[in-house]
Amino acid sequence: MALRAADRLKVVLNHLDRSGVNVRTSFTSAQNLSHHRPEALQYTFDTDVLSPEQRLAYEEDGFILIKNLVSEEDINRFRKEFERICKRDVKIPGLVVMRDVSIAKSEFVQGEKAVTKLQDFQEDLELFRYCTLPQILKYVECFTGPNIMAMHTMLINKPPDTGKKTSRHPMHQDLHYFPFRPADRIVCAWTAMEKVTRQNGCLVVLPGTHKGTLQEHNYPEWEGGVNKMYHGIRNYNPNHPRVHLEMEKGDTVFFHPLLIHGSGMNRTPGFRKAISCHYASADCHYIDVEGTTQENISKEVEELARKRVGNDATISFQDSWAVRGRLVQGDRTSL
Ligand SMILES: CCCCCCCCCCCCCCCCCCCC(=O)SCCNC(=O)CCNC(=O)[C@H](O)C(C)(C)COP(=O)(O)OP(=O)(O)OC[C@H]1O[C@@H](n2cnc3c(N)ncnc32)[C@H](O)[C@@H]1OP(=O)(O)O
Ligand SMILES: Nc1ncnc2c1ncn2[C@@H]1O[C@H](COP(=O)(O)OP(=O)(O)OP(=O)(O)O)[C@@H](O)[C@H]1O
Ligand SMILES: O=C(O)CCC(=O)C(=O)O
Ligand SMILES: [Fe+2]
Ligand SMILES: [Mg+2]
Repeated sequence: MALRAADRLKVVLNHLDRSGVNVRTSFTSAQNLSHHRPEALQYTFDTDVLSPEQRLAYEEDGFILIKNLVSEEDINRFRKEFERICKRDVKIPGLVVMRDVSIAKSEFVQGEKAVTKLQDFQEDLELFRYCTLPQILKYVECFTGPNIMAMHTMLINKPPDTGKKTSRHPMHQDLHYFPFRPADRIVCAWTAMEKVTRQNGCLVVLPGTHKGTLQEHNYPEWEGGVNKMYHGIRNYNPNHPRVHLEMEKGDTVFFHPLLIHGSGMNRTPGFRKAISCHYASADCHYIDVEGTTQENISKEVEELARKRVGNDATISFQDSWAVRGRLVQGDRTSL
C-alpha cells in the first residue's frame, strides 16, 4: 500500500526534523504541511541503512523486499548442507526434519524429496551462517535494535503438491507462535534460494495488516489434511488486497510478525526452497499466554516438547524458545 504522497512527505519531514536536518525549505509544499503535528515512526529505527522511503514503506506495509542480498555462492553452500542433512551424512542436535503430511506415513518417498522443512538448525554451523550474515543483520537492526537474538530458523523445501493441496501454508501471523514482546521488535528474514513465483507457491502477504492485532488461529478445515502446527486465521478479510511476492534467488524479504501471510500450492514439479530466520531484540520479554488466543499453540508445543524430552522435565512454551534462541549481535539482555 503506498502512502498518499502528501502523507509520505509529512512523515519524511518529521523524520528528518527529528534527526536535526532542516530540509523543510527544500520542499515546495512545506508551508502547507506546517500545521501537521509530527507522528513518530513506530516500526523502524534510523540506522542509516533504510532510506526514508524504505522506512515509510515498512511502516505502511509491514514488509520490505531487498533484492540480491544473499550471494549465489552462499545459497549454493546452504543447498549443499541441506542435501547432506537429507542424506543423513550429518546429524545435528535439535534439528527437526519435517515431511509433508500427505507422505508422512509413506515409506516410498526418501531423501530430500521427502523433506518439506528443516526446522531449528541453530546448531548447524553452515546453515546458521545465514543468520549471522552481516548484510542481513544490518537490516535486522533497523527493526530490532542492536541486541539481536536469532529465535527461529527454517529451511523450507516446499514440495510439488501431491494433489491434496497440503503444500499450501494457510494465512497466518507468525506472532501466534511467539510468547515474547514487543511485536514491533521482532522481524523475519526470508530469502529465496531460487526463483519463487506464483506457480511454485511464493509468499502471499496482506499489506498493512501488521497494524492490526493478533488474531485467533486454528487448523484450517482442509479436505486433504493440514501439516502439524500449520495454524491459520479463519476470518481474515478475503477482499483485502493481496500481494504475491515473486522473488529471484538471493532476494530477501523482511516482515513484521503481525503481517498476515501464507503461501499457495506448488504447481510445479520442482521443490521451492527458501531459508529464513526470525529475529527478536534480546531486550524483549516473555509473556504468559494463558487465557489468550495463543493458548492452543502453547499446549501443542508443550506436548511436542514432552514427546521429545520425556515426562521427567517440563518444558514450557517460553522455555522452548529460550533454549533454541541464539545471540547473534550485542548482549543477551533478556530473552
Ligand atoms: C530441549 C529442547 C526441547 C525443545 C523442543 C521444543 C519443540 C518445539 C517446536 C515448536 C515449533 C514451533 C514452530 C514455530 C514456528 C514459527 C513461525 C513459523 C510458522 C510455522 O512454520 S508453522 C509450522 C510449524 N511446524 C512445526 O513446527 C512442525 C515441526 N515438525 C515436527 O515437530 C515433526 O516433524 C512432527 C510433525 C511432529 C513429526 O515428528 P517426527 O518424529 O518427525 O515424525 P514421525 O514419523 O515419528 O511421526 C509422528 C506422528 O506425526 C505424524 N506426522 C508426521 N509428519 C506430519 C506432518 N507434517 N503433519 C502432521 N502430522 C505429521 C505422523 O504421521 C505420526 O503420526 P501417528 O498418528 O502415526 O503418531
Ligand atoms: N480455501 C482456503 N482457505 C484458507 N486459505 C486458503 C485457501 N486457499 C488458499 N488459501 C491460502 O491463501 C494463500 C494463497 O493461496 P492460493 O493457493 O490461492 O495461491 P495463489 O498463489 O493465490 O494461487 P492462485 O493463482 O490459484 O490464486 C495461501 O496462504 C493459501 O494457503
Ligand atoms: O515459505 C513459506 O511457504 C511460508 C512459511 C511461513 O510463513 C512460515 O513458516 O511461517
Ligand atoms: Fe509465517
Ligand atoms: Mg488463489
